[in-house]
Amino acid sequence: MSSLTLRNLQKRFGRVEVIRGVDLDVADGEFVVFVGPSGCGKSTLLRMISGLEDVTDGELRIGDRVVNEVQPAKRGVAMVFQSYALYPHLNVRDNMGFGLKVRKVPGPERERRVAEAAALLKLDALLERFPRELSGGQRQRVAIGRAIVGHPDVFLFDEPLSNLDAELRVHMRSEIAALHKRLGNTMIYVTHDQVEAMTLADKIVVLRDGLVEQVGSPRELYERPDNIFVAQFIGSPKMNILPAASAAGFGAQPAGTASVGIRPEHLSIVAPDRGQLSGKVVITEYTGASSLLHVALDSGETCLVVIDGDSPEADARVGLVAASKDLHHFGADGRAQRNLHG
Ligand SMILES: Nc1ncnc2c1ncn2[C@@H]1O[C@H](COP(=O)(O)OP(=O)(O)OP(=O)(O)O)[C@@H](O)[C@H]1O
Repeated sequence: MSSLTLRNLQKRFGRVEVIRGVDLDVADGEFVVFVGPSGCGKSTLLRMISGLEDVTDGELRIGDRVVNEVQPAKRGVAMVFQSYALYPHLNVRDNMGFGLKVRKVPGPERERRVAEAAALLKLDALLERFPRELSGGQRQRVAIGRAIVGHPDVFLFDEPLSNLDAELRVHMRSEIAALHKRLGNTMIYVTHDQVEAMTLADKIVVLRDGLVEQVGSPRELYERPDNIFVAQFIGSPKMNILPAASAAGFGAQPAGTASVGIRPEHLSIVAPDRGQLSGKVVITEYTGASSLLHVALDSGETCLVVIDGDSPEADARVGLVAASKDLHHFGADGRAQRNLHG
């Protein structure tokens, strides 16, 4: 098992700077998730850690060893890809054991490790099957098994579940969480999926344009985003951001507040004359467990509101209220103002 340390890590493809100086500490056994908009550099950063991409500048340590120049097979990492990358002509047993064979691990030891991983992943009954005879979830399990047999210090996952249907994703997500609990390895995981990030991570790293915007636990990022970008990136539907003047009805604002953020699930609907703000319902989207209302505020902005119970009709006038603890204040530079509610 291993910690990871990234210091001013940089990657250029030709003249394009893709990773522009990333500092990050990953503790031994931690589950870290990289999120960020498409093209921000999540996969590139993961591939640099794995050794599939070289490091342009900066320092990358795994444990206490600088691995910038160490070849992938000698870094003690194993990567699981979105595409599974199984060998179509090998059965499950041989797919899982292939890397060990290349590394000249003796047959009996190979058999033992494959059997151990197969038992862990409930693949015992499928060892003689070929990839084409497996479901998507089973293929992904084989890909994870192939990583496990190498006994890596660090597992790297690049959107491993994005080819699976919704139900299977949920199932595999809990299997990965259970695997982490069981093995206790350091894991780094790239995903586009908010729920995956929030449920799996000890620590989420929000990336934007090759730089880290914020690192924190899912709760820290949700409750105390450092800036508007993170505030709107974490949480779904995304946080409402209103100009300070339009949000004045919510109460006092720290000096220098330029905008106020409030999550759709933290707004409540009341009678129009009882609201801190008021407006008109434009659209209601019923999603089963809750409804999403689009409310046109009298100040001109549109606000999203999530409500559990019966939703007002479109065109109804409504009042909105929020608890002061749920308000986020941002300065003109988009950074969080911490001096009122911490
Ligand atoms: N081999 C390469 N040569 C040139 N540019 C590259 C190469 N690989 C990636 N890039 C660029 O680097 C940037 C980051 O790509 P990367 O795949 O790391 O982003 P990402 O955050 O994983 O995106 P996504 O969420 O869409 O998978 C993109 O602008 C991409 O076009």
